[in-house]
Amino acid sequence: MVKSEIGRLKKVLIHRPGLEIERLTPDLLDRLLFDDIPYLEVARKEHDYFAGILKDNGVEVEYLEDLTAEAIAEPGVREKFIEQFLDEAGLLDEYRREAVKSWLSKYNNKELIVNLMSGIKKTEIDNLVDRSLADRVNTDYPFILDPMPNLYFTRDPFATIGNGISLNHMKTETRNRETIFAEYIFNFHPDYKDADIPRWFSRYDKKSLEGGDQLVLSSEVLALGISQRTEPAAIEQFASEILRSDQSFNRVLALQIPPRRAFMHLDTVFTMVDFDKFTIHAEIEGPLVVYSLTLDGEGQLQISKEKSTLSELLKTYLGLESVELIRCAGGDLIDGGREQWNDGSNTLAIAPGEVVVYTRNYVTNRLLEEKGIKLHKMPSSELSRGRGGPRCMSMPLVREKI
Ligand SMILES: NC(=[NH2+])NCCC[C@H](N)C(=O)O
Repeated sequence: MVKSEIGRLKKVLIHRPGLEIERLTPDLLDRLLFDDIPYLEVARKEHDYFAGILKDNGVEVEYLEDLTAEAIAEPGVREKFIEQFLDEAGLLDEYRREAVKSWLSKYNNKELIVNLMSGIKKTEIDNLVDRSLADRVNTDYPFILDPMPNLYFTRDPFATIGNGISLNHMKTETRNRETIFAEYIFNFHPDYKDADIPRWFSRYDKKSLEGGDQLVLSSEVLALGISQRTEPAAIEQFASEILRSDQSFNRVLALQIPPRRAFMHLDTVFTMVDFDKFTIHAEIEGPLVVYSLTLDGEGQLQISKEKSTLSELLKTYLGLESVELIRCAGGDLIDGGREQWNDGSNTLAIAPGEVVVYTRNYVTNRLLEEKGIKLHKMPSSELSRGRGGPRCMSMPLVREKI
């Protein structure tokens, strides 16, 4: 249950980076959405430090790889998962398919999930024969299944909103493959399969919606980013679903941000750190176009373009007397550009006024502390190469009500 961005975090889903981030090659960086090839050993230490902050502050930490392994333990589910995973990875050649399934058969469920996440190299498959000209021509491509390096950004493939989930359809093929894990967790895991958890969106939809664009500002108001990754039509569909549900949400604010890689999701330029305090990147401030999506008396979706500033909108719809927008590095073009690029605006609140941040964003961090925000700072030299911050690397499963 998640009805805010800042309620005390009680349970969270993360993924410890695996071989998938070290199997990146220079030619794959663009398609697999990374800016460099991380050093896995250090990235893991940084991620373990992140997990340590969460555990030391009373958060129950679940790992994506563990929950998925537990989900496919149900009779018949492992086989179903493998077939679907290979279909969605585009491995349709029967000979290669059988070779991969034979190779996977020796692994237990956890090892199977980790291997599929890591990608499978052709050289790993025993006795794989290049039978055709096509096989031989493709010999320079090293993978039979691509690695999935963005999995540690658990924020995006699905979002816990209210007592349901938005099981998202991702903009890019590489990330859309990731949504299978949440599908199996919520459909088959013993802790979730019978919990009657509503779905606010479907991974089988064709319009893209990503979790970095989904913020739960209060038990009544959601903020969604119209961004490089999330389409207006997907927001409209999501809003229709959740506003018509029995949830307490009565408004979706759709913020139109520049469709740039640096601002790929709303949470790279705007996050909530306290009841009345937000981080923001100065370059999206204005004039910022905001639409309100609500239901009229007959339950029909109403869309209106807001005329006020973001501060005024937040005061009005969140019922606040004042709002503090804390600009990334104080709005400085150079420092702000650098620190936003390294996710200085992408904070994870573990309680009201208490957030996890990257140590490297020291200008923004100082400003947050001056505003009375308690910081848990973590190293990120290797994790940052994937272009995500503490909020990106976490999907809250339970937050206390505020
Ligand atoms: N919620 C976020 N800001 N996620 C960041 C995801 C970064 C990832 N490399 C991508 O391009 O998708």
